[in-house]
Amino acid sequence: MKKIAIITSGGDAPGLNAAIRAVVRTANYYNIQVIGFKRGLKGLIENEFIPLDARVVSGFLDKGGTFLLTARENRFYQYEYRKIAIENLKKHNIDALFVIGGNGSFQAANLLVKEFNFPVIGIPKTIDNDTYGTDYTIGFDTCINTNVEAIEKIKDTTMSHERIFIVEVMGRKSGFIALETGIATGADVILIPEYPFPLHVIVDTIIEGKKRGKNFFVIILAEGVAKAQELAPLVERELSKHGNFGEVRYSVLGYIQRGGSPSAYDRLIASRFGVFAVEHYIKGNINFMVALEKGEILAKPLNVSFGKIKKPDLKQFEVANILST
Ligand SMILES: Nc1ncnc2c1ncn2[C@@H]1O[C@H](COP(=O)(O)OP(=O)(O)OP(=O)(O)O)[C@@H](O)[C@H]1O
Ligand SMILES: O=P(O)(O)OC[C@H]1O[C@](O)(CO)[C@@H](O)[C@@H]1O
Ligand SMILES: [Mg+2]
Repeated sequence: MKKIAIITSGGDAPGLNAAIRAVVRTANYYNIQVIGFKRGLKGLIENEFIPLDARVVSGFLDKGGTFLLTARENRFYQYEYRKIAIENLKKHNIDALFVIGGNGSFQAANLLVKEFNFPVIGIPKTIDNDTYGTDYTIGFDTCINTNVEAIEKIKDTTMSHERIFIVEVMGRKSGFIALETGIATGADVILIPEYPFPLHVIVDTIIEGKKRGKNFFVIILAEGVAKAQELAPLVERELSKHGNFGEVRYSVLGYIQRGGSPSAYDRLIASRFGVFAVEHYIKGNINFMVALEKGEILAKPLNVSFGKIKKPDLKQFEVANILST
C-alpha cells in the first residue's frame, strides 16, 4: 500500500480544507494511506503529524483556514533542516509529499526534489495568485469577493461625502489582488508593486477626473507599494496645492482577505485540483505541480515554478484605465 503525506504551507487561503479533503478522499478511494504534517514545513522538521482518512476530513469543505495549520518556517532556508524533514518523511515510509502552497512553498518543494530526489507534488494556493506556472491559485476568488463586498460599502460613504479614499489590500510582492479588486470595483487608480508609478500620476488622475465631473475617487493600493496610512497624507498635501480636494481617508482591509468560507469557485477548483493531483500521481507521475491553464486542469514539471515570478498582465491596466474614465 502506498503512503503519502500532505501539508499546507505559507499564508492560509480559503479552500485549503477543501483541497486537503479532496486529496485525502481520493487517496482513500484508491487505497493510499495519508498522513498530514501540522504547520506545513515546520511540522516536517518537528515530526508533528496526524493520520488522515475520509471521515477525519468530513465537514471541512466549506470551512476557511486550514485544520492542518500552517506556518512560515525560516529554518527551511537551511539545508540541514531540509535534511531533517526528509529523514522524518522517510521514517514514515512516505512515498510522496503533497505540498499545498504558494510560490515560496514551491521553492522549498523544488529543493526537496533537487537535493534529495524526494517525490513531491505541488497544489497551488495563495490569495496572492502569484504562483508561477498556473493561471489560478486556490483562495484568490474568495479574497476578491471579500474585497468587493468591503469596498462597495466604502464606496457608499466615499460617494456620499464626495471624498478621496485609499483602500489598502494585501500583496506584499504581488499586485493581482489589487488589480482584480480594482477592476471589479471600478477603482480610479490601482497601485501595484510590479508596475509602480509616481505620486504625481495619482494626483493628476484625480485633478483630471474632477475636471470631467467626478466627485469621489477610490484608489486601490497593494500593501507592497506603500502603507495607506503614509500615502494618504502625501496625496492630500499634493492635491491641496491644486485647490480644495478635502481630506484623503483610508482603510486597510487586512486579514479579513485571507479568511472566510471559500467561494463556490474555490471549492470546485480545490476539489478538482486535489482529485487530479492524486490520480496523476497514481498514473506514475511525480515532481509535478497541478495548474489551471486556459480553463483546463493539467500537470507541469514542478521545476517550472523554480525561481520564477508570475506578473500580472499589463493589459489588465488598460482595462482598468479605459473603464475608470
Ligand atoms: N527559497 C526558499 N528556500 C527554502 N525554503 C523556502 C524558500 N522560499 C520559501 N520557503 C519556505 O516556504 C515557506 C512558505 O513560503 P512563503 O512564506 O513565501 O509562502 P507561500 O508559500 O508563497 O504562500 P503565501 O504567499 O500564500 O503566503 C517559507 O516560510 C519557507 O519555509
Ligand atoms: O502577515 P503574514 O501572515 O506573514 O502574511 C502576509 C503576506 O501573506 C499574503 O497575504 C499571502 O498569503 C501576502 O499578500 C502578504 O504579504
Ligand atoms: Mg507567496
